[in-house]
Amino acid sequence: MSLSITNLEVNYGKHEVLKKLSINELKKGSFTALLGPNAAGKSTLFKSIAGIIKVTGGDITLSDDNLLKSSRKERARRVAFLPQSFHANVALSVFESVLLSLKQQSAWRVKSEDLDRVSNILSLLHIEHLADKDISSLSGGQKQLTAMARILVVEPEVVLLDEPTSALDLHHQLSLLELVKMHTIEKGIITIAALHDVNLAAKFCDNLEVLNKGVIQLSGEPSHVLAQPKLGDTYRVMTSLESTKAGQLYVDAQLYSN
Ligand SMILES: Nc1ncnc2c1ncn2[C@@H]1O[C@H](COP(=O)(O)OP(=O)(O)OP(=O)(O)O)[C@@H](O)[C@H]1O
Repeated sequence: MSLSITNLEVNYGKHEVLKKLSINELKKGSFTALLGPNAAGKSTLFKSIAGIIKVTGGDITLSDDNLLKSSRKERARRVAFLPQSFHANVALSVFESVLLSLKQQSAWRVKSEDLDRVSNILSLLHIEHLADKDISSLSGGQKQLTAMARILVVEPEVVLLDEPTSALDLHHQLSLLELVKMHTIEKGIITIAALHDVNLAAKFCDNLEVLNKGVIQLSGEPSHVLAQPKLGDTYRVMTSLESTKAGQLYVDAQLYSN
């Protein structure tokens, strides 16, 4: 199984946001970070893959199927999307919300395995203690973890996470990305996460795609991408590549001096 994007074009009215954007064969079990400055088009790319917005040209291929030609239901079964903001204005508990997400993809009769699956995913994300809480009463980070549980419980082929750590403290950022990485490998899925922290991306992801001005500017293994001066140009900063005592690469960034 692999996901490829070829010459993807997306416009909002006259504004061309994605301009013949291509991403080569992301393989099952791979965890890709989608990097790029604000307004680069990361959410737009995710929404195009998930089938939420229309594309004007190009192809999105998953295991030889052109996703652009598959039905909305089929697309939703195969591709799960975690949007940037998670609205929780319904009177459901965390457990019910995750169960509802699972049952949207299958027959409505709830079996004991469904309940086990929901319990397991809540435990995996360490939010089992929130199971009976009303989702509207959760903190921002707890809502983000619940949204993640709703995605992972479905076991799709492709998981798209739009800034999944934005509401999380440092501990939860690390534990969530570690969990996503393990889940991606164990379930053999393709995961892409839009992240703003290039060092977190390099720590957990095996592939980085840097999007700017509607196209992928840099692509490849973290050690390759972080070493490119073009990475700094993309963010309008100066970057230098450093290494920790443990051998972990990281980028030090400075604003341009006047
Ligand atoms: N619904 C919309 N209608 C019109 N323009 C839009 C719409 N959504 C996004 N845009 C524009 O498309 C461009 C890309 O936006 P997008 O949200 O994809 O960027 P992003 O890389 O996800 O940004 P950020 O990192 O700030 O979340 C921006 O210029 C934005 O203003």
